[in-house]
Amino acid sequence: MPYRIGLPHYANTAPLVHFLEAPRGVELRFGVPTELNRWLAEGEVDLSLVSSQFYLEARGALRALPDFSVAVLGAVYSVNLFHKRPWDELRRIAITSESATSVRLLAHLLERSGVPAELEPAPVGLEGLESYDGVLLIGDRALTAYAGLLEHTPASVHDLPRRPGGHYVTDLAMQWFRATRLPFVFALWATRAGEQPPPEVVALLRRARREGLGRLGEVAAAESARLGIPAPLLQHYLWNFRYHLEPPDRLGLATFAEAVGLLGPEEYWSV
Ligand SMILES: C=C(O[C@@H]1C=C(C(=O)O)C=C[C@H]1O)C(=O)O
Repeated sequence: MPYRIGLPHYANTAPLVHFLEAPRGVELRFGVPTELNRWLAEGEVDLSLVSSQFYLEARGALRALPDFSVAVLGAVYSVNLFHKRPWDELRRIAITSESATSVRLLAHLLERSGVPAELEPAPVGLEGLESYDGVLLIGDRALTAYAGLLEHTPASVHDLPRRPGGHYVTDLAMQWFRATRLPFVFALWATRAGEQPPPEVVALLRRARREGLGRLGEVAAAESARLGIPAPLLQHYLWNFRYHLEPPDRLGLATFAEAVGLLGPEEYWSV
C-alpha cells in the first residue's frame, strides 16, 4: 500500500507541490478541502492538508505537523465574499461546498458584526448574485473570479480597485486581521493521531516547500499559465502566504478556535 498524501489543487498550495516529486511508494491524491478532510478521517489518505476548522473539531483524532500551514496576515485574495449590497444589508449568501474553515469564518464575522444573513450551500459562481445577496468563493475559483473583474493588471497591490466590476468584495482574512490583528490559518498538514508520518516524507515536503518558495517566479508562471491570471498577480498572491505555522499563526489559530467555541478559554492548544 503506497503512502497516500492528500492535497488541494489550489494555486495557494503550488509552492508546496510544484517541486514535490513523489518517490516510489508515495501517492499524491488531489481533492477540494472538504474531500481531503473526509479522506483523512476515513483512511483514504495517510497525510493530508486539511481545513483548520476540521482539524480543530477533530483534533483528538488528528496530529498536525508542527511546521506547516496555509495562513496569511491580512488579505488572502482567494477567500472572498462577492456581494452586491453593503455588508450590513446581507441576508442570503450562497456558500461554496469546498471549504469548512472559510464558511465558519464567514459565519463568525457576520455574527460579530450583528448581520443576520442566512448561509445556503449553492454551487454557484458570480452568476449567483442574480439571486443571492452574496456569494462566498475560495481557492482558484475565487481568484479567477476576482481577477476577471480587474480591467487591467495593477502596478501595485495598493492599486487594486475598491469595487472591482462594481461588486463589493470582502476578503475574509482581511476582516479577521482588522478584528484581531492576527494571521488566519486556513489549513494544516495532519495525520491520524498515533500515526507518525515517515521522516522521509516530512523531509520531502520540507524540501519541496523550500524549492517552491525559492523559485516562486517559476511557480507563479506555471500557475499563471494554468489559470490564465497575469503572473505578477499570482506572484504577489503566493508571496503573501505563511507556510510554516509560526507562533503568530498559532496564536491566530487558537484565537479563531476560541472565537468559534472549539477551544475553551482555559484550554491550551498545541501541536
Ligand atoms: C486560502 C485558501 O486556502 C485553502 C482553504 C482551505 C479551507 O478554507 O478549508 C483549505 C486549504 C487551503 O489551501 C483558499 O482556498 O483560498
